[in-house]
Amino acid sequence: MGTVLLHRPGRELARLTPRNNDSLLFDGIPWVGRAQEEHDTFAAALRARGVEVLYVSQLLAETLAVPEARAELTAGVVDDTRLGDTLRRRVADHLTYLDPVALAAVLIGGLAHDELRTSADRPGGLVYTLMPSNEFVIDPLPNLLFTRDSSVWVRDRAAVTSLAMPARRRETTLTDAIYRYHPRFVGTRMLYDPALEPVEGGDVLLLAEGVIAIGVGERTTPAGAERLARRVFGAQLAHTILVVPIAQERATMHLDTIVTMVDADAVIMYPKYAHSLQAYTVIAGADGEPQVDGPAPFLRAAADAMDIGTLRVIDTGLDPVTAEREQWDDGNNTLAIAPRLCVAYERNVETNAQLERAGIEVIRIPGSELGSGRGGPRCMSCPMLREPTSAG
Ligand SMILES: NC(=[NH2+])NCCC[C@H](N)C(=O)O
Repeated sequence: MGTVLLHRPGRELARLTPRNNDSLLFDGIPWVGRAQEEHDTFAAALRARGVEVLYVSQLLAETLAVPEARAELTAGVVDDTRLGDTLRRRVADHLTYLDPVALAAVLIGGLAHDELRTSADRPGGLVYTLMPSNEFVIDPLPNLLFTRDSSVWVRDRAAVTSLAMPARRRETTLTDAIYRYHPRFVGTRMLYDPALEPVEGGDVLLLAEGVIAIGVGERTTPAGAERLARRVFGAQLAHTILVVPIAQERATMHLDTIVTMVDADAVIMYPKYAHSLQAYTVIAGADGEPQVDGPAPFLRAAADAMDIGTLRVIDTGLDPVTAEREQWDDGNNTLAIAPRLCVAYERNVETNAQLERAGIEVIRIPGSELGSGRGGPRCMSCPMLREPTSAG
């Protein structure tokens, strides 16, 4: 793995309260300082293995130095019907005075009611006056931590996804701007965009060269999977796409919460679903139309598409109760950085032991605070395949 995009959590996590954590998709109130330490350990583990780590905040600040990007992203947040004209003008004016680093911090961390100064000659109007002081003029993005979901790279193409949950939608305006305006990524060919049907990166697994699995459930819709299949086939990036229906539940919000690759022919997988999961095999028909076949058992369909005899399955946990606990705590959400080498949360003791028994090396990281957002090492990373733009 060459380069990975991470987001070190910051002020946006400090916005979480028992009142808003559900709608902001967190199951608890993380201790921010400890979450940052855990995240730093994660980044250090990747660097120690030769992975280049890029941070969203830094790329975003550099992107905001480009005037068009700044104008577009600022317009994106003020163009919110909740604000009304007076408050919109006031917010736009407030943002004008921020340098790129401070503006990036607001776009990610949000702007609370009390952080906006108003006065007789800088009025907030009716909307600001009636807004409870614990509300946000600009919503924070605590789930930006899970960089996997807002973009996916397939070879040298970046797919900026279309996020299903209102609390996350604005994440993609940031990733999209980074890819289109940051000097390192200018010229990147784009595969998907946020105006299209819902697709989230946690549902997209690259099983092998030319073979992609797409989970459809709480987040990615069948229409999203079909659209991505069209785009992928159109760009000749894969020959087979496996569309995998998953339960529409919080515990299985993305396909990567129940199965991830740990070797060229092995997955770690939640046993409760391992043998019941089905897949529809989609290939490009002669007329370019996606052609659908199946369903067939996922493991069979995957092995066939990958052209291997069997896809080996390593089970989560030991017994059903441990497996259920460790699946919930992202035991399956490992990040493979090389064949038979993955990063996993240390707390999933039994699942990690299973991986090691199967010959997979496990780099353990702490994640008790990070995990309160329901995401593990895979969700917290977006591998970027593109080399720095060279002339031409
Ligand atoms: N690829 C993943 N499994 N991402 C996990 C995302 C967790 C996030 N709190 C959400 O609910 O959207």
